[in-house]
Amino acid sequence: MANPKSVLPLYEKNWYKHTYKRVLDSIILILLLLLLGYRLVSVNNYSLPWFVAFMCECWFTLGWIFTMSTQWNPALVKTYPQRLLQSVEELPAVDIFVTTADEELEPPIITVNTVLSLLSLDYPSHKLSCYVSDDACSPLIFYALQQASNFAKHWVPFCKKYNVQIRAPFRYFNDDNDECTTNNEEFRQEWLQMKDMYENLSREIDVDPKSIPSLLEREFAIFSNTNRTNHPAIIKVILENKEMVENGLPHLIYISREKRPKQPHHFKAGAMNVLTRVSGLITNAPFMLNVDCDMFVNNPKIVQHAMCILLDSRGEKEVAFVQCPQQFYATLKDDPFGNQMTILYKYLMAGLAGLQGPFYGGTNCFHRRKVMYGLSSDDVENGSNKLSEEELKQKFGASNELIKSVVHTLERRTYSPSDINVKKTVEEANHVACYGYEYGASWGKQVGWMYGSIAEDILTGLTMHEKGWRSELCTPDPVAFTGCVPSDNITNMSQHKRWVTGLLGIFFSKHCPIFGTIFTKLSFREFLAYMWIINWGINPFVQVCYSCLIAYCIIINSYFLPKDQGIYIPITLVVIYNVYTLYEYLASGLSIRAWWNNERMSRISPMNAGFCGFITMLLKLLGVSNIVFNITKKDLPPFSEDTQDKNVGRYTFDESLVFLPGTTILLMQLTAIFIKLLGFQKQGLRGSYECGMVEMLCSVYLIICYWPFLRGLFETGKYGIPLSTICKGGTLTCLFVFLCRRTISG
Ligand SMILES: O=c1ccn([C@@H]2O[C@H](COP(=O)(O)OP(=O)(O)O[C@H]3O[C@H](CO)[C@@H](O)[C@H](O)[C@H]3O)[C@@H](O)[C@H]2O)c(=O)[nH]1
Ligand SMILES: [Mn+2]
Repeated sequence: MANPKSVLPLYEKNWYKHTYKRVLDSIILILLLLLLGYRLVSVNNYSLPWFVAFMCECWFTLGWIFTMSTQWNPALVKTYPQRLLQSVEELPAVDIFVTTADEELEPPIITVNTVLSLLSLDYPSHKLSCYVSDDACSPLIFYALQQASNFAKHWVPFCKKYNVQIRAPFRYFNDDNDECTTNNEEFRQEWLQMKDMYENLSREIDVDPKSIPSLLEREFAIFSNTNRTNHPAIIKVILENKEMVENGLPHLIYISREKRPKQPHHFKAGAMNVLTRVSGLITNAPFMLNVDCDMFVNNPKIVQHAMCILLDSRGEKEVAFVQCPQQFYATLKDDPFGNQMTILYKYLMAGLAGLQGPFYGGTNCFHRRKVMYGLSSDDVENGSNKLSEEELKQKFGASNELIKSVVHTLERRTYSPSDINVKKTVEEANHVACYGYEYGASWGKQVGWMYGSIAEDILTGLTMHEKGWRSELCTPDPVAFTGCVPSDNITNMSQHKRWVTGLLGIFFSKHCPIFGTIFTKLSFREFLAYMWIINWGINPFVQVCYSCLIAYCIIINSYFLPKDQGIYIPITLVVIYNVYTLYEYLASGLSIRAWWNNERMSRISPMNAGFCGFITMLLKLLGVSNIVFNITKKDLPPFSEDTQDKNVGRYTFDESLVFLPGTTILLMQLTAIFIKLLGFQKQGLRGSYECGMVEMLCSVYLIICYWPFLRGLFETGKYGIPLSTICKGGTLTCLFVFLCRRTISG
């Protein structure tokens, strides 16, 4: 592999300074601390609202420290693929994993495009194998992949011949049709032919999943009498590069792991572990790339870039995984749902790159197989990773063949192409894809993708950082992968809620980063970074408290903000914070609208989805409810700008409880303002306790943030908040007002 003689590093990391950012971050921190200090010393103001505000602001300050620390030392990673090609004799093999789990929420055409883009990567084909996990056990997905493999036989050579940049056909043919107007007649002909073939392919696989029984013949017979929760393991080799030729096609293998009713399958983490075992038997590549079904390759050289880091002499010893950022295509203008995370990625990922490394994000990530098998960085350094036969079986399960491949991996030997016999290993692969295989073994606990949280990505990355590994960010130009972002706020909310539940799951588990930094090798700053993301789960509760506090003060005619000169502290804070975030948006070429949409969503998402996720986690801790992984719906984007109707980006609502907290908060603010304006406030306990202008302004600010909800109160259909939600919100509001009044009359 890496040639020790090569002196030039294959990648470099450069730290840089955002001086203005550091200054502003510090000013904000100082103001927050001043506010806390002010609250402590002004003994005259001590009251319940004062205390609640103090507690909430303590948490906001802590949250700010997490953010600040995470972004303080940004770094940029530069990779040198040219040097890589000069210094290694042979590029290593890479097993690619794609997961899909629902043929309706994840239309097969999306998966097919992702797979096509992977098959045509600029990397020796015989070194790549693509494993697709189908948790839906859908003959349609299998059928679509088969059809796609036929198309790939033409598509891959075409892409390589003409060095096509975007190798997911739906994006390639969607781009301006300039390319076919070239003078190159040969290219033009082939281009037209390809486009035609692709259109055929999309037509062929665009069938109603329910009409599939007609497909249930021949090799599809195995799908008869199956459903997604009850079926045996199905493994099918769709493409096999038998001669192992460099410019052939990679292996393409379909896997649907066994599922039985009531048997836990651990969602995506379970699927990833099956992929790891099956690929371990068949090709056992030392590196694994994993992508979600919607994340297609946008930069065909990405594997080479990632290998620069993984094969670099320093990287080999230190880096467990290489994460490429998640970016999205065909995004809505001005980010109406605040989920494109442009700014977040820009500062956060760079910040993480300067610490122990970016989080594992579940997709677009290259893993080292031996690290997945539980090796720590010390093991690698001291070579102290010899396990006995017994221990191996205990950890990895009872398959002798798998154990052999694990030993290969741990001893850093790789399969030579002649060892690989795809067809022969499929039988054994069926065995390791059974749900019972993991009984008593360490999958999900010490090896593989970790179980116990539906944010399996963050958890798995965290356990690697705890073992002393680092991770690196890989940001070649053009960006490596792009995928779908939810195009409506209902999907957005359910995704956000899942993240919150998953993150809190980590916080309340034995993998809590607090223990991590005390007892393991998780660095302190990396711990703060993990706390930053886990705070997505805690912050919603604090935000809801603060919002209630505002309404409470207005209703009982009290105050929680300073009444004297002290008021300038929060005012300065708010002004500086907003000017500063606005500047960040404008400096990144985004619009004021995009800034405002994101500001507004950072009130709406946490208080609705986040708060529901928080409650779900509480119920889970109390043993009342179970947590499931709700799959995010993926849409093909509308193909040209003008087909977008004007309602794109408008808020839609459904009966889901996720909109209840927001509706209630809005009704509470409205009620509070009415009570104030109509003079229904009771007198406070003391005359000086009067609610001031600033409390009113806070309430008005919240109402402006919740404008889409306010509109939703008066709309019907999917743009209106359902009556049942309004009634529930109304009841909660009445209860709240009643309780507020009790606190002063009691
Ligand atoms: O039981 C399941 C559930 C999901 N998936 C797959 O997991 C992937 C991610 O699911 P998706 O609904 O797209 O989640 P996102 O919110 O878009 O995903 C982000 O967040 C997840 C953790 O919450 C990570 O697993 C993902 O990689 C990350 O992209 C998809 O390919 C699914 O097909 C399965 O294979 N089996
Ligand atoms: Mn996704």
